[in-house]
Amino acid sequence: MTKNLDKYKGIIPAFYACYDDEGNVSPERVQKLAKYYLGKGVKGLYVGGSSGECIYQTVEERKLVLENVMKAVGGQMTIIAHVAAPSTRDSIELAKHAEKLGVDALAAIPPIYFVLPEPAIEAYWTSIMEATNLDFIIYNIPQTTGYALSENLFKKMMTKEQVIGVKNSSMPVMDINMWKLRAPKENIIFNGPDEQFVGGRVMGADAGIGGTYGVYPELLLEADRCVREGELDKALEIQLCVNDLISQLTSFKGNLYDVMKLILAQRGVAVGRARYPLPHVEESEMDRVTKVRENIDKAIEKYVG
Ligand SMILES: CC(=O)N[C@@H]([C@@H](O)[C@H](O)[C@H](O)CO)[C@@H](O)CC(=O)C(=O)O
Repeated sequence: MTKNLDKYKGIIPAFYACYDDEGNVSPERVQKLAKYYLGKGVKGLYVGGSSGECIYQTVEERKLVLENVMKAVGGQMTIIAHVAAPSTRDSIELAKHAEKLGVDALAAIPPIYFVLPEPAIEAYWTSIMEATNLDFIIYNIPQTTGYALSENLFKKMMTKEQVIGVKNSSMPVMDINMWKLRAPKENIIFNGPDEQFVGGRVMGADAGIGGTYGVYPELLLEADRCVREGELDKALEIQLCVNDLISQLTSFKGNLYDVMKLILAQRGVAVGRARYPLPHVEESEMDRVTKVRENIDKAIEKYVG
């Protein structure tokens, strides 16, 4: 059966965890943020990943988030649910729940905490995949999981009908090129590191899923358009600007996600703060958050208008 992979091609922000002022998952805020991105014209949302603070949430909280994303924008944009959890059992429960809600695809990092041997990783991904009929995306992020996807496991996984490709967050752009060239069938490769979105796209990525897209989707949408239409000078200019903004976003004592949530709040989309142990931005840094937000606004004005 031919799959519709076009629905994944484009800019897909990694959805942030939305909490109320007490730090509980807020269904209203989840819906508001999802609609905010729908209004920005992005292709889809990647829900429950690192940016969604998945490892700090219970299975029930993760279900609540996805339910409310689907309530707000389901059927109107592509939804990829990241379902990896410490146990295979919980991952399967999340996968089945996501399928019932009607998401487009599942994604999963390798097993969390212990760096297990490759056959265990294969068994983990396969168990999640076989629990549903959904498209499945392998998530390669060696810097946080300790496991770098091998060509051998990639090829084995790609023989399975449901496996459509890789969200590649390893730093070498060449990895993207390798998945693209060595895939035994039509596939979709997502660029992971926002710092190399343009590089990843030029080297074969069909799309991007990113943690910082959420505070400037306009810039990524424009960079993506430039790549598609061969305006590579402008694409590179936007990439350098994004990289400068990422340096600013990561220059706080508070965690990147906390910084980005404060920026969204300044835009009228309050989503709470990052969940501890992720460190919060300090009071003394708040003025600088505003400065970074202004710099983002200026960049959007400059490159998108
Ligand atoms: C390690 C990490 O979180 N990487 C991010 C990047 O988008 C990252 O936030 C960005 O490149 C800034 O460093 C994504 O690849 C992953 C991601 O956003 C997610 O799983 O939610």
